Amino acid sequence: MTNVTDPVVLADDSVISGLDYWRELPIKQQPEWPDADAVGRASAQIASFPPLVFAGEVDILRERLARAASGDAFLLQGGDCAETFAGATADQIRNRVKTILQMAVVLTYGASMPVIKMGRMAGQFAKPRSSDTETRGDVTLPAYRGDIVNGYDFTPESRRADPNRLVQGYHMAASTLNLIRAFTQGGFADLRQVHSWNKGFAANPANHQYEQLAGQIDKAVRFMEAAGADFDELKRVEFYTAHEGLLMDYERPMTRIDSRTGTPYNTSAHFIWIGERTRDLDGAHVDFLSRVRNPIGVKLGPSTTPQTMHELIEKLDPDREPGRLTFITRMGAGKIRDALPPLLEAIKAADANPLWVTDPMHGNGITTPNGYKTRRFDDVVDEVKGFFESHRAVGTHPGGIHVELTGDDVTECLGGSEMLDEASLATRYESLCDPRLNHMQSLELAFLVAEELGK
Ligand SMILES: O=C[C@H](O)[C@H](O)COP(=O)(O)O
Ligand SMILES: C=C(OP(=O)(O)O)C(=O)O
Repeated sequence: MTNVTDPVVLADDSVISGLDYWRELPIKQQPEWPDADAVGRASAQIASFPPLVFAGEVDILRERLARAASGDAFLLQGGDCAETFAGATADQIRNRVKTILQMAVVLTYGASMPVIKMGRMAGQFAKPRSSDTETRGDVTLPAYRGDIVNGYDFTPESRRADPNRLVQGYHMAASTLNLIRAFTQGGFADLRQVHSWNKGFAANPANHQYEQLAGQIDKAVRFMEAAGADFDELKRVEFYTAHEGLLMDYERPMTRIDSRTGTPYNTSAHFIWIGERTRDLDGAHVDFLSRVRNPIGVKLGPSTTPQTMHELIEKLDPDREPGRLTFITRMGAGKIRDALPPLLEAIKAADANPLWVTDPMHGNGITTPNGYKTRRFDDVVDEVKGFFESHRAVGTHPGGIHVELTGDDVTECLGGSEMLDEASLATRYESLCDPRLNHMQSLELAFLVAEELGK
């Protein structure tokens, strides 16, 4: 593992810390901050704040992910496309946590293996965009890049990148994480509450199916309790946080040297991924994240070649450390059955064992004639099936799923057993970026994945 203490000598013979070498490299998807000094002050302030996660937790997660890579556990990653500051409310956070807990129960029961629970939460505030600008009528403004950069309102003031948002982002992440920790450590996530997580959601077929499963779990738990089992361990569940490591003016100051080991950890989340748009081998993001100890994910789109995959492994996981590297494939339903198998064949012949996760959302975006960005639930399901089929055919482990979801009853993705159609998208479309599965669609997907895992 490259260490922060490894200095880098630049062309002019000056020497910098490896952790800052990214500053010398091409970088994509950063905002145009109008005031560089203000950004420097915001980053310095963030650097002085306490870490959000602890290095020891990150190490435990790496071990858990290593088990998933070997086929002995399954990773569930879910949450908003773009978290918003206004959405960091108790109700919305609780609904998302409940939805992830419910999905995890369905998966654990179906697959009979541990499920690692991870939220795209407490830091998923920055977004890469296809275009730097957005045009409405004859007005063109900077694109919305997430609440940690600028506002969504379509006015010049709102769309101007504001460094104060970096500091606000830290505080929003801290309060979200605080509530997540309270829910998952304070008894709310106790398996004996399996029924209560289903309460408060609109009745629908997936809820009903879940209720039946919860009944069976309840019965088993009561039987074991009567037989004298001690269920104190069930009171607390491990819940990890993740986001795209995109905005360097936030990620860099959140990276600290662990006092135990003297190595750098990005303390803004347990798991950080590099997006499809910023995974250039010689770019800033890959270099920076190659130097931190967190488990790292990389999104792989349909054009990824085995050669690129090998180079990413070499750069990000030179020591082939178990649990270090996760490939999150987002190929699209129509492409996954052609694009994924060659990568899996290549990995079988290599000396690496990354964790393979499917993101069935990002390759399946469409825009409706009435202007909504959406995804068809059937395409999401089809990509998940293609993921499992490909792994079964090659003999590798399908190790997890990565979805954009919310616990709220939004209408953003088409289909599902509620059969949401184009007209209903207007009813409750709340995402500020990409469409998320609603509570029911998320549960439905979990049942489907459990079925695939059970095969
Ligand atoms: O979430 C992913 C990306 O940020 C998103 O798909 C980009 O969307 P855009 O094409 O509207 O910019
Ligand atoms: C931008 C994202 O994905 P991708 O990099 O795969 O497009 C995301 O997951 O928010």
